[in-house]
Amino acid sequence: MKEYWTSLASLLGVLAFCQSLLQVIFPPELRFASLKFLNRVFQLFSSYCYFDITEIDGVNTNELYNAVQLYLSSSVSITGNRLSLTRALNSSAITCGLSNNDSIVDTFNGVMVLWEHVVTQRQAQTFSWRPLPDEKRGFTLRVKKKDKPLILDSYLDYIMEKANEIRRLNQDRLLYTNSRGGSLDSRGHPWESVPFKHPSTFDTLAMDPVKKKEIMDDLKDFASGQLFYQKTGRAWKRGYLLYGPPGTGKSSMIAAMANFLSYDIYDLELTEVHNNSELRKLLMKTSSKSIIVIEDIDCSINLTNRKKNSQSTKNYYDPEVRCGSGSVCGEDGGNSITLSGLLNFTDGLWSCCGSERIFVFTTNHIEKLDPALLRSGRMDMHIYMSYCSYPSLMILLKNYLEYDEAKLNDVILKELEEVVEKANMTPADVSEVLIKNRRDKDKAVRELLEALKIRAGRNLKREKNPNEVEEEEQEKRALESPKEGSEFEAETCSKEEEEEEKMK
Ligand SMILES: Nc1ncnc2c1ncn2[C@@H]1O[C@H](COP(=O)(O)OP(=O)(O)OP(=O)(O)O)[C@@H](O)[C@H]1O
Ligand SMILES: [Mg+2]
Repeated sequence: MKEYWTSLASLLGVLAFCQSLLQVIFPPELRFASLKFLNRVFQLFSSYCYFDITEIDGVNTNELYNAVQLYLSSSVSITGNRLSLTRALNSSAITCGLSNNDSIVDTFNGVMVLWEHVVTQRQAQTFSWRPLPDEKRGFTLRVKKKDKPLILDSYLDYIMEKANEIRRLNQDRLLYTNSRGGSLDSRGHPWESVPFKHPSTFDTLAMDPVKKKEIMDDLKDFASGQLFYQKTGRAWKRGYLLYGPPGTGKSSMIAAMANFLSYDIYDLELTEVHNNSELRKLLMKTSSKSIIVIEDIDCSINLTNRKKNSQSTKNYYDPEVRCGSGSVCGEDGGNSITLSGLLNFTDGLWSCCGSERIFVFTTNHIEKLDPALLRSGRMDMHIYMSYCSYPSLMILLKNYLEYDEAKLNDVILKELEEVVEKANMTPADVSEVLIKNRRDKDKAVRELLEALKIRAGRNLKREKNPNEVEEEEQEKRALESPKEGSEFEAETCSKEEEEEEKMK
């Protein structure tokens, strides 16, 4: 066996020698033909095959070249000694690349391959439709002949997928809005975008840690669930309904979700959409790996339809409920969107025109929403964003004051624990007290405790004598705003109220 390898090596050596000899002896025309012949012989004996991926394919940029460059950037940054660094447009991240004529080994499914970045000087250009760069760049992939099918079947697809992922992660995320009221931009897009820089994360979000973990796991399962969704024949999308009083973190949760998954956000302003087909067009122009948000859904949907629906007993199978009264199912024909339009938007055939999309609706009044909108498949997870609980309070104290349970006095901790559940104070109100006093941390805790006690006392009074408190609050609401009151508004304590309580 050893002899066989020795003779093969010497044969290859001879071939290489002949190759260089030919370059010297033969005239150019003959040299080319003989080189081709020798290469064939060489490749016949070699156990490797080679793939060339050039940067420019004819006159077009080769997508695969860019993908390989990005894909290799992750391994190159770890192993390479000499790296080329680039920063793409719309990106705040720097990408490492393989330097000119450098090579790197990669493994895929246990198969080892070698990548070489080949850069040569381009010969003088005769004529081209577009000016080409002076350098001719490309990657050469060397694989064992026996591994060729694997490489062609899955490795290159894997590279494309990974490269897209890296590109997405490197790029700043975007927040899209349709606030232009249906008009299109110069490229025919109905969405306008700005870089999305909201700092809210699941770490900064104050909520029950068990519930938080459940949501994070659900998001993770969703993002990695392509095969599952394919296997079960479901569209790769998921709906979350966030409900609860104002200031409990619904919008912050959406930002945290987007930051967690690195998804773009499409903030859909329903009042700017004129009809169902416009809604559908907007949906078609959203990209995958995005969160489509409709905030305060109860305030934005066509209330004339909804009010009529709510007069009858709500039943999902009732055609009036499904289509919105006075409209033909699936299309309204008028200039306002109907419930059916919205249902189709989230769950109809069109909702699957992209993939990996999350729908998030928020509301302060879940009871006002139509049952059809709430069913599983549309809104798969209903998340109640609650008033500040003790665990949430601890998160806020840690985030705002860098106080944890160990740093706080036991007596204060006990008082906080007792009073926080009774106070029904929103995380927004708690944050406000902490921000206001953040230079004096002890004062911040004292004031917070005070505020919580006032709220708890008021709530207790309401429990004992609901009518008296209700009347007082109704009077106040009437003075403050002529609008219809809500249970949450009733519970939100105004600054004057607090002052009054303090005076007592
Ligand atoms: N759960 C929370 N965790 C951390 N911060 C919170 C939380 N809830 C509210 N906040 C703070 O309060 C501010 C307002 O919260 P946010 O806008 O998320 O509330 P919301 O529930 O969306 O209110 P609305 O119903 O009025 O839209 C945020 O900027 C954030 O700083
Ligand atoms: Mg909000």
